[in-house]
Parts: sequence; structure tokens; C-alpha cells
Amino acid sequence: MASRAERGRRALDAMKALGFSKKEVTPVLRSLLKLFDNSWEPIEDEGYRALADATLDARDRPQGPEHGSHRPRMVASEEDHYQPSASLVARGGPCDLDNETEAPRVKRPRTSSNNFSADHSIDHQLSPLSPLTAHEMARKIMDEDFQQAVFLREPKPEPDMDAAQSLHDVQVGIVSHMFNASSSGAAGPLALRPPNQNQIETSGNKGRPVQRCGTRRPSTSFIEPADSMGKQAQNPESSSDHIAVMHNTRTGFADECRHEAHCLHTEIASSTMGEVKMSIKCNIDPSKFCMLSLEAVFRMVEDKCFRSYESLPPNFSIGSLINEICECVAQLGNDHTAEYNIQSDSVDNGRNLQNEPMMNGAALVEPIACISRGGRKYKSAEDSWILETSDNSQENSMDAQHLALSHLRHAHNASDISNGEEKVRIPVVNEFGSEQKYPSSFYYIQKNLVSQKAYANISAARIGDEDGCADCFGNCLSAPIPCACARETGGEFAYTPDGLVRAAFIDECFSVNLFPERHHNFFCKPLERSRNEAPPEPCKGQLVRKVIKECWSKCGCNMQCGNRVVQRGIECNLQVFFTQEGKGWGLRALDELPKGAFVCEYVGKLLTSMELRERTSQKAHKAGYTYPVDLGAYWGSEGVLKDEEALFLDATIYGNVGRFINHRCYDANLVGIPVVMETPGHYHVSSLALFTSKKVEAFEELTWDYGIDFDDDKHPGGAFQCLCGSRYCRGRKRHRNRGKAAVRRSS
Ligand SMILES: C[S@@+](CC[C@H](N)C(=O)[O-])C[C@H]1O[C@@H](n2cnc3c(N)ncnc32)[C@H](O)[C@@H]1O
Repeated sequence: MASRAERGRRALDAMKALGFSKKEVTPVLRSLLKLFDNSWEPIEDEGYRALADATLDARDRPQGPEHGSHRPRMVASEEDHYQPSASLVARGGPCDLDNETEAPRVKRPRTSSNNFSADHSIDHQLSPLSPLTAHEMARKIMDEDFQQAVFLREPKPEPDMDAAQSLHDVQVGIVSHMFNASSSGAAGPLALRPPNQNQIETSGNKGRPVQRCGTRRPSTSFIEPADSMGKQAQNPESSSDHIAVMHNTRTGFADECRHEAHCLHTEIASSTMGEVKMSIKCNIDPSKFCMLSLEAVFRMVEDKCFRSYESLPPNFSIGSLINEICECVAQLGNDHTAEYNIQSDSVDNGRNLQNEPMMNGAALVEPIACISRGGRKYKSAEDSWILETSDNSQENSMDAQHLALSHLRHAHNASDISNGEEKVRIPVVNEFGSEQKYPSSFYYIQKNLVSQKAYANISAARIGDEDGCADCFGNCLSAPIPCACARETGGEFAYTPDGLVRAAFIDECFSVNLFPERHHNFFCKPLERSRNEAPPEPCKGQLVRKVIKECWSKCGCNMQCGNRVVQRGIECNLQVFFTQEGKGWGLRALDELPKGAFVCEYVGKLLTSMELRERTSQKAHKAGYTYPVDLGAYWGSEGVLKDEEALFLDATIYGNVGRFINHRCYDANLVGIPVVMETPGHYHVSSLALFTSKKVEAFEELTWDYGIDFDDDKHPGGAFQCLCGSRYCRGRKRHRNRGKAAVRRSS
């Protein structure tokens, strides 16, 4: 075990590599150690992420005179306009810096055909998101062999800049090679000034400041006509670069605000060589600016997003956002779907999307969900009403906004309710031709969304390095001695080599869920009492649940490892169907399933109990359902959660196919088991996975015991009227008991 001094030195070294000085890190490190009870792990986790974040936060805070002078500064000179990021230099990143002191040179885009091999296919370059953290993603972007991908352009004052002349433009660019050279050869060689002149030119702006004054403008989407590109082609300076400016958006403010770092200029350009370049330009005051690594910037933006937005998917990262942008560029560019641009604008302008044609080329059934951005009801072109939202709920209107915006991608598709989100198609059928043709609208998500408050609670619950198996290789299940990932399940993996949960494990989980009183409870730590508070209630105990821990990215094994079942997603053939018994829609498997087979996760939006209460009370007088699942204490941070912080999964608006599983008392054929696994974002949460508790016949309805309290008359939807049909139905028993009591009273 390294000494405290040694760990401190390592932390300072790591921060130094990110451009933080010892002076600014030391007090932050001390505070963190105090905060974490002198525990180093949370500080060292994820390459000292907490420390870097906290140091950045400390920088952001207003500083007293004694601190102000410590801010890292960069002295601007003619030759040395900014300080290169040490981490980029060290990694030999795409800045391609010759050495640390020399101003970075912009790497020239590859333009000669021998630099551009045919195997730079679109699949290779725009591969679907793999489960990487933002940092890994950033590194991946940098490391891809085909790119001068992320580069920092040396700024130069532009000729007619006046007062703003001393400000620096920092340009962060992304270059993707998107097409084979042959695919776009017709467009002609065009546009930007050769990069070795270290100056950016946008279409029609040669030699002029790229930053325009004026009011903020929403981005517009257009592709410049070929002749405007053609004119640039005649520019002798640009003829060798083969870059054509296609799209130039400005979201800048007036000159007076040029010193605001958020003055933006974004542009997109493509070359005949199949390279698309997007760049963001912001103006900064060089006297206060110190260049950080792009990774640090990504991290900060992600943290800001998590703090600012009401909810974000757990796998949200700037890296994945950039990848999404690349995918959209490729898709739009290849499909020539100009009408999409019109549609995008219609979203921007707040117009109702209902009459717009659908875009993605999939076989779509009529849209049944169209909601205005304000969350009000609209009728679709097909005259079907949509999802119920609460007008006065900010959260719901945000959900509704998402739903409206997601309409382009997520209109109901009867041949696949997941709209391609899952690996398998999940069709919808109604064999009874009854009132409902399709389930009511919701937003299909494959992984849980996390509300801001819930995020705060789960962010403390991370998988630690010690919970992985870095030395494993291939398939952990075939290792002679089970690795650390089996610790959670008593040293034996929960899964069999056939990918099923062991029968004994299933039986125990089933029993814990149904007969909690027969199983162990753990007791909370005594709560600290603040001066004016009433004494805390003694803990009544939390149920000790069985949990499966799957392997994760820090494990040496591969994705085919037998201890990665849930994270591979749905693999069995499922169907959403309309039930006969009046339960609405249900879920069934089209093939026979053995005991212990993974069916799906129950996916929804992760809320605290307080948030759920608010949501439920707003919905109480409306028809909307809520489908909350109590996740209990095992999901939360390692400490004890207060009641209002307990976590629930709500699949009312966001959900996956799990939201169609109906309840059955006692003899349900599914059991819910918490599975701890990594999510590609910054934190790790459990998921609630549903496995078969017995053999299930093809076309048999899949059911799950919700553990409903049938006597809860206070539930906003009223007491649950169970139609499960089980001979052990708790609802029927309750009716019988009530009936007997009534007879006794009357006699
Ligand atoms: C998770 S959803 C299941 C899907 C739902 N049937 C649908 O059409 O969307 C839960 C809701 O389904 C209905 N439901 C589920 N199981 C039921 C049962 N055993 N008896 C009656 N209604 C049931 C209730 O309305 C409940 O609020």
C-alpha cells in the first residue's frame, strides 16, 4: 500500500499532466481527503477525475486576492499564441506538436489519394457507439488512424479585427473521413485556405473576421449551391485542399461581447476526398487563458450538462454526442434528405411536427404520438390523440418536448416497437381488433434515464477497480478459479455457460421477492442528528437482496464473456400483444424459454421517491399511468438513503419493452434481479433485469409479481384490481376476506 505522501505525489503528478499547478491542487486535495474521510480511492478513481473536477470548480469560484494570482496564465507573444496542453503533447495526440514549447502546428488534412485507402469505409469511421467513457471516447477519436481528428488551430488576428484584435480565436475541429474518395469525386476540389497557413476561412468570408456581430440566431441548415463552391475552387490558394464549405452556422453575439467565451462560430466543410470537418470557434481573452486538454473540456461540459439538464441518459458523453453528429452527417449527406433540413427547422421554429413526413426510411405506421414542444395535446394527421401530459409540470413538459423531438426517430412502428433500438425486432399485434390499435405513446429507450436528483444519489455508487478482473482473458466462466466479479454471488458466477441464471440462484431470488419476511435484513447506520432535528426513527431494516455483478470495461475478458448477459441486450424473440383479460397490452415470447433466461431489463426514468410523489400527484386526476418500480436501498449510494432519496424506476414516458409486462400474483414466470454493470457514461448503476423463473412456453404471456400492496387504497389510481387469473391471486383473496367480513358484520 503506497504511503499517504506517495499517493499525494502521484495525484499532483497526474494533475500536473492536465495543466494544474501544485499550488492550486494541494488545497483542493486536502479538502477532498477531508470530505472522503481520508480515503484515497474516490480521489484516484477514473484517473483522478474527482480531483480534476474539484480543481476546475475551485477555479470557477470567485477568488480572493490571495488566490487570484495563482491562476495559470499564458503570456501571448507573436510566436507563441497559446500554451499547448501538456496531456495532448504527452500522448502524441493529433495536435502533432513537435515539442511542448513550440506553438502547435495544424496537421494538414490528408489530401493525396495514397494517404486515403479504400478501406476507410464509412462503417469503420462511423462505427456505432461502443461503451466508452467520454475520456476513452475522446482518446479514441484522437487515436483513430485515419484522422487528424481533433486539432487545435493556431489562432491569428484577422485583418479587420479592431478592438477584439488581441483576443484569440480557439478553434476546435473534428475531421471525419466519411466516404471513399470515389464516392464524392464529382463535387470538385474546393475551398478552405490551406491549413498550413493556420487560418480558417469560411465560405464567402475570405480574409474577414469569421465572427459576425448581431443577435443570436438559431442555426440554419443549408448546403451551399455548387457554384458558390465552384468559385472558391478557382482560388489558387485553396485548390490543393479539396475542402468545400457546405454549411456555416453562426450563433455569435455582438462585438461588444467578443470577450465572452461562448461567442460561437460553427462550420462544417467537406472535401472531395470524403473528409468532413466540423469546427467550433470561440473567442477568448488570451491574458486569462491557459489551454487545457480537450478531455478536461469534455468532462467539464458533461458535468455541466448533468447539473443543468433535468435528465440525461446514463451513457451521455460529449464523445458520444460527437459520434452522433458524425453519424447524422453521414446519414444526411448520403441520403440527400434535404427535406430533413426543413423538418429540423420546423422543430426549431416550434412548429408541430405531425404533418411532416417521416424520415428514417423505416416502415412506419401512422404516427400516434405528436406533442407540441409546450407539452400540449395535438391531434395527429390520423386523428389519434396522444399521450397525456401535465401542463403545469416542468418535468413532464420537458419529457413531452423530448417526445416531440424524438418523434422523428421514434414514431410507433408496429413491426418493431423499439424502432431499431434493440438487436431484435419486437412487433406489436392486436388479435382482437379492439379499441386500441397500438399502445399509448411513450419514448422507447434502451437504457435508464436518470433524473438530476437521482443522479446525485447514484453517482456515489460506483464500481471500483477492485470489483473487476483486469487479469482475466476471454471468458471468465471458463477460468479455473472464479474471478473477483463472482464475489458478489458468493464466489460462484450466477450464470451457467449456456447464458442462463443458475436454477438455485433464480429460486432464491424468487423467494426473496415473494417472501421477504423469511429473509435477512440489514440495518442502517445510526443517522447523525443535527441540533434542531427530531431524533431519527430507528431503521426497520432493509432486505438483503441477491445481486448479479457482471464484468465491466476494466475486466480483461471480452464482450462474449459468459458473465456479460444483460449488457448484451435482448436476444429472445418477443411480441407486444393485446391481452384478452382486460389488462391492456402484455408481452410474450415467440419461442420456448428455459428457466433462468434473460428476457429484458425494466427500463425507465430513475427518480427519487420525492420526484415520483410529485409526478404521481400531478397525474392523479389524469388518465396517465405510472409504472414505478421500487428499487430499494441496494441501488443507492453506499451510505444510507433518506426516504425521499430512495430510487424508483418510472416507465410512463420513457421505457423499454419491460413496461408491457403485466402483474401475476405469486406464480409469475419472471423474476426481477438487480444486475450491477457499467454504463458507458461516468457512473455505474444497477439495472433491474427480468429472467424466467421457470420454463416458459412459446406465446405464453410473460408476467412478473409487482409485489403490489393490494390494500393500498391511497394509491392515486385506487386499489389495484387484479385480473392476473392466478389461483393464488392476492386480489381475489382480499375480495373474499372483505366479503366474509361484510357478512359477519351484517349477521
Ligand atoms: C407495467 S403496465 C403493463 C402494461 C399494460 N397492460 C399496458 O397496457 O400498457 C402495468 C399496468 O397494466 C395493468 N395490469 C398489469 N397487470 C395487471 C393485472 N394482473 N390485472 C389488471 N391489470 C393489470 C394495470 O393497469 C397496470 O397499471
